[in-house]
Amino acid sequence: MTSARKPPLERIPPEIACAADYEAFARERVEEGAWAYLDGAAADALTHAENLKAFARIRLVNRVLADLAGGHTRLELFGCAFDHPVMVAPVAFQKLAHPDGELATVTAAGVLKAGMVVSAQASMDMEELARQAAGPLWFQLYIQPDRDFTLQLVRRAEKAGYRALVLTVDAPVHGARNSEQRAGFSLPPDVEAVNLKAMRPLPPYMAGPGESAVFASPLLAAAPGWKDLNWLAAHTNLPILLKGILHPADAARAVEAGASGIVVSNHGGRTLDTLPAAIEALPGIVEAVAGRVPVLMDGGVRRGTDIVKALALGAKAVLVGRPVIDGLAAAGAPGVAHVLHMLRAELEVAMVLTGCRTLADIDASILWQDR
Ligand SMILES: Cc1cc2nc3c(=O)[nH]c(=O)nc-3n(C[C@H](O)[C@H](O)[C@H](O)COP(=O)(O)O)c2cc1C
Ligand SMILES: CC(C)CC(=O)C(=O)O
Repeated sequence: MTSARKPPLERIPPEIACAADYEAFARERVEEGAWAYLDGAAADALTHAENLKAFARIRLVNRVLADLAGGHTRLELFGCAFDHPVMVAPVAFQKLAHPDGELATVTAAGVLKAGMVVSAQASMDMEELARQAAGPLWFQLYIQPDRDFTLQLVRRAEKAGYRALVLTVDAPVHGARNSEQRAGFSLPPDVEAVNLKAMRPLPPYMAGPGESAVFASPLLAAAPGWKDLNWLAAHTNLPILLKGILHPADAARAVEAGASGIVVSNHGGRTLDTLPAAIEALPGIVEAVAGRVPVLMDGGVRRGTDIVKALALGAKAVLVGRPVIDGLAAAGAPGVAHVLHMLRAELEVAMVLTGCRTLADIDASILWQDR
């Protein structure tokens, strides 16, 4: 692995004109193995690429001379007021990107009035992050093999003032992270999932030749099922969003089992490669949910136009993963703030040019393909 990377930017150069421009600046500031983790996707990264391409395939149609006086991008979700529908997706181990880690991201999200989901695998203390937050935070949870420990995490999130739980359900096992393997990535000693430190580790498991590597592993034996959603819902008053839903039948079942919201997501293409683009799965989920709970989405959101497309297809808000991490790696908190600012500004431009005064005005009529 190589080190001696460039230091974070001290000022944002004019060449950075959109969120995706941060990627090149981030790449040269992150150690090679960490970059393979932060930017990587499963196997051949086909789903990750598809997340971006699917947005590009959708066409908008502009509307002219609309009355846009008093326009805004405000919304409310689960009792949280947001100025705009661009949220920070849960991303683990942010100290790999920048020494200020999640604290920088929380600070920037607060300044930009963006919602943020803190990963269960954050590299900084979840209570400290909550103390520094200037806006509502949600906590992302995996149901851990140790259910008592999972409940302790929920209690900590409640006590610290997190306003919702985002239960990630699409990663009971690790995807094929080939790029991490090739780069020889492992976590450096100063980066760890600090909030999970007290968890009882599973016994080590190494499949012998001819033995099942996955089905026989203790991780899979302890993987959560639908009954665990009922169990979790019975143990907390926080709204629970299920993240990682792509199949309409799963969305319908999630609502019936007590989910308060759905995040349509393929985990940024990091779990099962060749899953469809999240934006392509969105309409089927929206139809299955039929307005019973809010539907959010993530995966491939890089432009304000992507955001209006997602909202036009029924999402209430979008979450953004890699661009935020690129901003963090390139320039710390100001980089994250800049990414969020550009996305919001582009969203507003796209709304004006499609004749939408508020988020409620954004519907399928602004999509060329559906006309
Ligand atoms: C480096 C990295 C770490 C991630 N860690 C988590 C995590 O801890 N929990 C989770 O639910 N999703 C995690 N995700 C997935 C994101 O929440 C999100 O679904 C995805 O990044 C969205 O796609 P995008 O990167 O194209 O915006 C991670 C994504 C990345 C890139
Ligand atoms: C530690 C990982 C499971 C976090 C994650 O969700 C990811 O890297 O995509």
